[in-house]
Amino acid sequence: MSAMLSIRDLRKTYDGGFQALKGVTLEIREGEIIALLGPNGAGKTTLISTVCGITTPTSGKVTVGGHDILTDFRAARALIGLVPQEVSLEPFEKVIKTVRFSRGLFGHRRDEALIEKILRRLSLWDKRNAQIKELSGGMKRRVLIAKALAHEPRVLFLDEPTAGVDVELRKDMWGIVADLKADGVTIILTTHYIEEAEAIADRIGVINGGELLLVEDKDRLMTRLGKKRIEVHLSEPLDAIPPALAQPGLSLEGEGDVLMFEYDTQAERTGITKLLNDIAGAGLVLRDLSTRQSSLEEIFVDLVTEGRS
Ligand SMILES: Nc1ncnc2c1ncn2[C@@H]1O[C@H](COP(=O)(O)OP(=O)(O)OP(=O)(O)O)[C@@H](O)[C@H]1O
Repeated sequence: MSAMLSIRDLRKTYDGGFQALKGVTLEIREGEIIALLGPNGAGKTTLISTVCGITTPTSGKVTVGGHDILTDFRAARALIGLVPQEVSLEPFEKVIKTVRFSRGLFGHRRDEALIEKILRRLSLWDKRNAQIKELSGGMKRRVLIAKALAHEPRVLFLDEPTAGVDVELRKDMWGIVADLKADGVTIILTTHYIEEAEAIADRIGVINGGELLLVEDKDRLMTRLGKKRIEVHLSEPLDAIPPALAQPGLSLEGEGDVLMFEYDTQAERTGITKLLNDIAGAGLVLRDLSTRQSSLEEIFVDLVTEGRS
C-alpha cells in the first residue's frame, strides 16, 4: 500500500543557522497511529509545522496522499487536520460556531449533521452553545480536536494532545484517537508521555536533536530493545554473590535477599537454566521468582542518552 504521508530527507535550518531537522525520512501508512517521542527541543513541532505548511522546509520532499506539500499545497493541506500544542481559540465565540467556522475555512459546504456527530463524539454537544472562555482546559483541547476534524481530514496531527490534561481526560482522549483510527484516519501524535505512546501507537518514532533515531513497530521495539530481568528471592540474605554464581548481568539487590539477573530475550541461550541450576547447586533456597520486561520508558531513556554520548 502506498504511504499516506511520505517524508524524504526533510531538513529545516531556522534563520540564524539552527538546524532543527537534519534529514528526517518517514513513511506512514493509511490508518496507522504513529507516536513521535522526543525530549524538549527535539524537533517534533518543527516536523509537524513543516508538513502542515506553517514552516517552510529548507530541503526535502513531503507528500500527503500523494500531493506535494509545496507544489500541490492546497490538496495536501485539505487532507490534514492539525491540533496544535497551544490552545488558540477565540474566548467569546460559541463552541459550535468555532467548529463550523473551521469547516468553512477549508471551503466545505455547511454540514450540520457532521458538526453534531463530531461534537457528540467529543462530548461537546451539551456545551455547543457555551462560550470558549467558560470551558475547562480539557474541554478546550476537545474543541481544538473538533476544529481539526471539521473538514474531514484523512491525516490528523496531534501535537502533545494531552499535555497538562488530567489522567481521566487523557484516557478519554485515547478512546477518541482509537475511534478515529477505526474510521481510517491516519494519526501522528507527539507526546512526552511514554505511557501514551505505549497505550495507543502502532509504531513509535524516537526523535532527538533533529534526527529520527528509529521508527519501529511498537511491539517489535519492545521485544528487540526490552531487556528482561529475573528476580530470584532467597529465603536467607547473602553478604555477597557466591563465587560459583558470579557472572555478568547478575547482581545482589534488596537486603541481600534478591539475586537480579538481566538477560537478552533474543539470545540463543538466556542463561536462566544455568543460573537456577547453579543456585540450587550452591544450596540456596528460593522463596519466590519473578520476571520483568523493561518498559518503553527505559528503552527511550537508553536511546536518547546513547544518542547524546
Ligand atoms: N522559529 C525558530 N527560530 C529558531 N529556532 C527555533 C524556532 N522554532 C524552534 N526553534 C528551535 O528548534 C528546536 C526544535 O524545536 P521544536 O519546537 O520543534 O521542538 P519540540 O521537539 O517540539 O520540543 P517541545 O516538546 O519542547 O515542543 C529547538 O531547539 C527550538 O529552540
